[in-house]
Parts: sequence; C-alpha cells; structure tokens
Amino acid sequence: MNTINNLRNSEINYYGGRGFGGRGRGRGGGGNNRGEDNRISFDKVEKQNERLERYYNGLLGLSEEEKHDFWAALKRELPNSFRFAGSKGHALAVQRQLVDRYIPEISKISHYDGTLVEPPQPVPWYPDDLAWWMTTPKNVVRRFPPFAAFQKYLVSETSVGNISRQEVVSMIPPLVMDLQPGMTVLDMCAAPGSKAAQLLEMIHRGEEARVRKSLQDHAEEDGREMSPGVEVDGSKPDDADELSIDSGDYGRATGLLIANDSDYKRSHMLIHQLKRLSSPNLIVTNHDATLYPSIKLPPTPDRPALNRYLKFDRILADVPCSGDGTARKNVNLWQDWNPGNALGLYITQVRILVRALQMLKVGGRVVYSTCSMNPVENEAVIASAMERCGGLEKVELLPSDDKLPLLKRKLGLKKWTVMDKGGHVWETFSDVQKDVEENGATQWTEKLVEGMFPPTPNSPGSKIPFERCMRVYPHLQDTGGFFIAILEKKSEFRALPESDSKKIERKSPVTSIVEEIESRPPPPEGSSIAPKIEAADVLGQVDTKMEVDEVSPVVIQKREDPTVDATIEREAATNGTKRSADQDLTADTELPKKKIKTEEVSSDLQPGAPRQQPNSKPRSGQQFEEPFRYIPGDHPEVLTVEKFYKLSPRFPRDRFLVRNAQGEPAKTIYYTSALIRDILKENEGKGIKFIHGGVKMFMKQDVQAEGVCKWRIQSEGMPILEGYVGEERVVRLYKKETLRKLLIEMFPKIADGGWKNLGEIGERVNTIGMGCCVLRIEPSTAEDGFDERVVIPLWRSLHSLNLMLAKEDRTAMLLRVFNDSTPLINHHRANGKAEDGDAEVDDPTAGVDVVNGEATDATEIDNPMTHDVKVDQTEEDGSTQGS
Ligand SMILES: C[S@@+](CC[C@H](N)C(=O)[O-])C[C@H]1O[C@@H](n2cnc3c(N)ncnc32)[C@H](O)[C@@H]1O
Repeated sequence: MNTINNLRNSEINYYGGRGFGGRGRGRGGGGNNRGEDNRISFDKVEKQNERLERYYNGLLGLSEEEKHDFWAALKRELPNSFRFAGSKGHALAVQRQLVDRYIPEISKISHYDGTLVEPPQPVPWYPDDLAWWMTTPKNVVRRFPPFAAFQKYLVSETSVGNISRQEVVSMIPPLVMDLQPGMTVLDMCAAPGSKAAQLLEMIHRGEEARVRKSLQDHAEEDGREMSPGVEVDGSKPDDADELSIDSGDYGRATGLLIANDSDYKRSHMLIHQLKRLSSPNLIVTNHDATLYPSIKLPPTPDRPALNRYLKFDRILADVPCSGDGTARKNVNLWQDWNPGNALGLYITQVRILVRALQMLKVGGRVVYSTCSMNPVENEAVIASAMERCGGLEKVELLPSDDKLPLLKRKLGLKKWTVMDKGGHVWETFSDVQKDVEENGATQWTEKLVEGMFPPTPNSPGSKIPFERCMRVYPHLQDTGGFFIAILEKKSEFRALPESDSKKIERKSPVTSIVEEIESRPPPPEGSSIAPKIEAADVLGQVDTKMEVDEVSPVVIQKREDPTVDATIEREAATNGTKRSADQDLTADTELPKKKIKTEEVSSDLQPGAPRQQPNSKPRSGQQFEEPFRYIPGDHPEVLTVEKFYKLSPRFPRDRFLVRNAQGEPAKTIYYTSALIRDILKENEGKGIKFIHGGVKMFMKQDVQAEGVCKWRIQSEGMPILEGYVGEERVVRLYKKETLRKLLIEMFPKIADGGWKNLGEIGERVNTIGMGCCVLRIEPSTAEDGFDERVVIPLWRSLHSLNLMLAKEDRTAMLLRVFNDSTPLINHHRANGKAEDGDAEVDDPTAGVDVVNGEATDATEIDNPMTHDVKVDQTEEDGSTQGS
C-alpha cells in the first residue's frame, strides 16, 4: 500500500476529506512544509460575516438543522473537480485512463491515520460520467508524491485541453439549455470559458460520426477509400438520431457559438480556452452584453430583405455577480461580502437579461445563472427582466424539475427581503418609501429600487412561477452555491424602458439611449431605411422593435452625457468579474467612434503592423484586430492546396480566410463554417469587435523543393480536413509501437535506409513525396492496436520525418497511450546542423513553443492577437477554473 509517509511526521495533520452527497468525515488541515500555502490560507481566513449569516438565515427558508449544514458546508474547502472535454469519443478515451490506470493507484494511498484516500468519483448527474470530483484538495494532489502520476496526468491532459478543471455547479447551466447541434448560440459573459467550452462541444455533438458517414456514403461516387473503424464519437453510424441531426452540410456542424466578454483581457483567456477545441463554428467578441450589437446576416434568395439580423436559439447569460456561492474557494469573500455588491449589480444583470431576451428567436431559450445566492441578483432580476419584456405573455419561466434529476436543489424563492448596504433588512419597497417620506433618503435607501423586491401581491409579476428556478446550496451535494433559471421567448416584444418597468431613480446614459431608441415608432413595414450611422447596430437595439429578424436600423443619437452611476457600479465587487464604472464609460462612449476610425485606418496598414486610432484612446490593454478576409475558392494558393492534397470535392473551398488587410495568404490560412463566413463578411467595418474566429488550417512553410506544397496542414485544422485528403498524401499506422517511436523521436531518419527502422510505415514514408501528409492512426482489435482513431499531420522532408505535434501534445499522448514519460529525442539537434536539402523544411515544428500551455508558432505574423495578451489567470496546473 502506498502511504503518504512524509505526512506522518509532518507538523500539519493531513486532511480528512468529505464525501459527496452529505456523507463524509468532516475536514482537517492539509499540506506539508511545501504544500501548506493554499490549505493554510484557507484555514487561516476567519469564515464569519455577521450580515451574510443574518441575511441568509432569514431568507433561504432552511430548517435549523439545514442551516447548520449549510454554513458548515460553505465554510469547508470545495472538492476538487474536473470534466473530460472535447468530442465524446475522445473524452471517454481520456476518462478510461483515469478509471483503469489512476484510480487503482489512488485507492492504495492512505491517510496518516491509516484510512484510505477516497478516489475520484463521477458526478452523479453529469451525463456519460464525464465529470468527476474528489475530496482530496487540489494542493494536496499537487504536492504529495503518492499523487504524482495522477497529478502529471491532470496537468498534461489539462494543458492539451482534454480535461477542464471546472467547479461542478458551473457545469450545470449548459446542461439545462437543451442545446442541439445546428443551433445558433450566444454566451454573453463567457470568460474564462468553461461553460462556453461545454456549449461548443454540444454544437459539435455527433459531428465526427456524421462526417464519416457522409464520406462513406460518397466514397464510391468520389472514387475515394475509407478507413476502417467506423464506430466513432461514442455512437455507431446507425444511431439514427445522432446521424440525422444537423446533417445538411455533409455532416459538418452548421451551428454557431458566439462567446463574448466585455473585459478585453478576460476575452483573451476565453480564446485561449476555446481555441483548444479547434472549432470553425466559434466567434469570440468583446462587447458590453447590456448593449450587445445586432449582427447582420446577408440576404438569401428565400430571405431577400436587406436588413436581416441574427437571432439566437439559445443564450447563456452567466452574468457578473457578487459570487457568494463561491465562498468555498474564494475565501476572501468572507471578509469582503457586502450587501451593496448585489444591489450594485442588479441593474447590469437586468439589462443583460433583457438584451438576451431581445436577441432570442421566438421559441428560443435563455439560461440565466449566477454563482450568488442573493435573490436581488436572481429572482428579482428574472421578475424585472420579464416585466420589461412584456411579462408572462411574452416570456415563460420554464420548469426545471425534469432536468438533471440526480442534482439536489431547492426551488426558487417566491418571497424575499432586501438587505441594504448598511445591513438593514427591508421587507417591501413600500417600507422603504415610507421610511424615506418620514425620515428622508439616506445613502443606503437611495440604492434600493422597487425591482429588487418581490412583485407586489396581485401584480402581473406575482404570477411568475419562481419555484421553477433552481437554487443549489453547498450542503445539498457538497458543491458551491448557484442559481439557474430557464426562460423561453413566446413572442416578439418591445422592451419597456427601465423607468416604466420598475422605478430606478438614477439612470445611466445607457438607460436613456435604450429608452430613446426603443420608444421610437417602428419603421413602416417593408421599409429599408439605410443606416446613416451603423452604430445603431453596435448598440443593438434595432431588432427589438420587429416581429422578425428583418429590421431597419435607426439613426442613433449622440450620447450627450456619459455619466454613469459610478457609485452603484463601483460598489459591484465581483471576484474579478467586477464591471467598473470606467469600463462602462469607455464602452459606451467609444464604440461609434472606434468603428468609424477603424475603417479609416485599416486599409493603410501592413499585415502585422500595430494599429493606432487617431483621436481615440483604446481601452487599456486593448489591441486592434487584423481584419478577417476570405479568399476566393479559385485563388491560386487554394488551387495549389487542392492539387497537392487531392482534396475531395466535398470539402468547401469558399471558407478559407486570412487575417490581413490585403486579403492575401501570407503565412496562415484559416477556415470557418459557412455561417461564420457570412457573419464576418457581412459585418466587416460595422464596429463589431470580433476578436477571434477561424481555425488555423494551413501554415506556409519555406520549402525549396520543386512540386512540394508550401502549405502544411496544422494540427488544429487536421480533424476538419483529414477525411477529405486523398490517399496520395495519407500514411496509415496500426501498431502502438510505431506511434511510440514517432512520439519519442523527433526527425527520425529516412535516408540511407533509415526508413527500415520505422516498421510498418517505413516503406510508405520512404516512397511518399516530400511535404505534409496525413498520418491516420487506425483502430483495430489487434493486441498492439488502438481503440481510438487519431489523425496527426506528418512532415516528410528529404532525409527525415516528423510528427507535427507540439511537445506537450507528444508528451500527453505518450503518457495517455503508453503510460510513458520517456524524454523526447531530437535527432535533428543531435545531428548538429540540418542536412543538405532539409535546410528549409526539416524542422516544421521549429518555433512551435508553449506559451501558457498553448502551442504557438513563432513564425506566424498574421494573427498577432493571440500573442500579446498574457493569460494571467491560468492556474499552476494549467487550468483556468471557471466559476
Ligand atoms: C461569472 S463570470 C462568467 C464565467 C463564464 N461564463 C465561465 O463559465 O467561465 C462573468 C463574466 O462577465 C464578464 N462581464 C462583466 N460585465 C459584463 C458585461 N456588461 N458584458 C459582458 N460581460 C461582462 C466578466 O468579465 C466575467 O468574465
């Protein structure tokens, strides 16, 4: 048995974990001399807050016994949790390593008192056992030698995106969205991106199987060979449901995720997280969600209207919140909790939800969520937003009791009180008004508005079935606290201005602009008034007036008074999600200006050159993005690629783009879905801040040899392209030992008979022409065979061969497939300088380096945005833990 020996002598007792679902052994300290930091700081923080405890004791309707459990759980450190990410088939393969290799090892580790450590367990309500949790805190796993192999696995798989270190309650909202492939989805407040990653996976659900089925169906017609091993993505090709859904584009996913965040730096964390999923169906934007711009769509033969705007099937509004449900990991909350935080965020939260409901299709759904337990940020926001959007006739609060039956939760509150910043608890808004009449307004009462209180009896709002909301409390299943509500749009509406809805005394300029636009009469039916200033789109209000998604933009008024209610906003402390008054002011006042200036300067710049806008101050840390330019399908470079790789006619040629003003392929060619192409083209120069879109498909390689295509396939683009590459550029590999050699050895020699050492692929790679090829690792039932299909780009140079994988991907694969951590051997470096003829091309991964766990290519110049922003909240283990 593997014992944590060093702990026995340690001054600090090893922890005792606590089981899930209420069973367990209580808690203890943790850490040795090296591992003490986090645990000690968690223990050292005093977890008392009189106002927090008084408010929730009077509010949540828990029995005395439950109250005790509630507070005990909230004061305990959170279990360690993680989720297997990516396509289902691949995620299950990585999960099998946990079950077969690491759990048996962890089960042998004992505590100092001889009791065994609890190994990770699947989260009972998460589908397909793809989410796991364990009582052993992160820092113990990180520091103690008996966990070393498991820790290595976690770090390695997290760094390549196969594992997402995510708090379990944070996994709930995407699961209740009923998101189907093919849908258009917006995540309004998406950074750091753990939920957006789940959404993206759902958009691609079953795609691998569908594409393979489509290739199979057309193989004969296209004169192409298919690989064996048709069972993919956890579903057989005859699984009718998976195969028929979203099958329109030869099986390729047609859905869309727009992931947005108003914080520029955080939106780059989002890119970092989501890029790992290599989705051509993803766009990242950087906007204030309260003013999310309307996104224009091009006219189509069946929908010829000029002003057609994108509406969404699903929207996630995981809004900035006071975050008291995260007190188990953000211990500072015990000191910092202040009722003013929730009050300060309420207005923003309502605006975000109203905007979400406006942008939905009829029949579409918004999931609203917070990691706060405060009803001012939850039920009150639902009630206020519903009221502004026309009430129960227009928006339905959907039942949630049929969702995730194994998740323990409480019903939403029908009644609640409001604590003001001074700690006084108010029952009703009329009590506040009465007090103000009698004693005059105070700095505390003036922050309270009617919408923060429960709807008054007999008002339309009183009929809202709040019990349909989900409230997750820490003691129910040993989690953080969370709130989730699912809203469905029943018909189009015209949102009421805030002042008509619930009285909010101090209006920001945002409010007045929204009111100003929304109170205009709709344009005459069928009219198509050209936008005088397309900033109307930026402000995103134009589509609110119409029944359909074909609208006429209106002229936006100049913003006269940029004075936001800074007091309220400044009070909004949100665990790093705080939206400062400054941020609001910048966003509100700069957008129209920025749009116009951007257009003026963009065409003068060389690709890669830094952009500066005259007379307009960029937001702090903000870069200017290179334009997205699509290249024609008959562009000479596309034809070269097509010819070299013998691309199937089924692969679209009209979705390749570059990131430079000239629109010429210089270093990188990206690929997107058709819908993203339409969006990026149609909205170019309209002020929408697209900061990411497209998967790197080809990088230019400086190859001197005649007839060798300079465009090498990128590993990100490989899963999208590989099925369409002709046999002429394919190498098939069936034996584990062959792959192991290719993973450990960089640039194994082919020349001078070196190919003979490459086993089953030796002959093939010896005769295949120079340049990039597709290495297909085929599954088989042989003893030394693979149970999962993998495809990797391979570069054949004059004298050697090389897998086009970043080092951490090689290491992760070696560990996963072979449980092998042999150091990599670089034959190229070992041989000194490059051999003749290999000089230009024999190190295709040269420059591929790891920046914050992400492979980047030092040679790339036309996508500067991913290099400039440091991902500063990445945890030590490579994860960015979502709340
Ligand atoms: C609770 S976090 C979102 C967590 C994220 N959904 C996830 O799962 O990783 C809230 C996010 O909202 C962003 N935010 C704050 N105010 C915003 C606004 N007005 N518009 C858009 N995003 C905002 C913050 O920068 C923060 O990243």
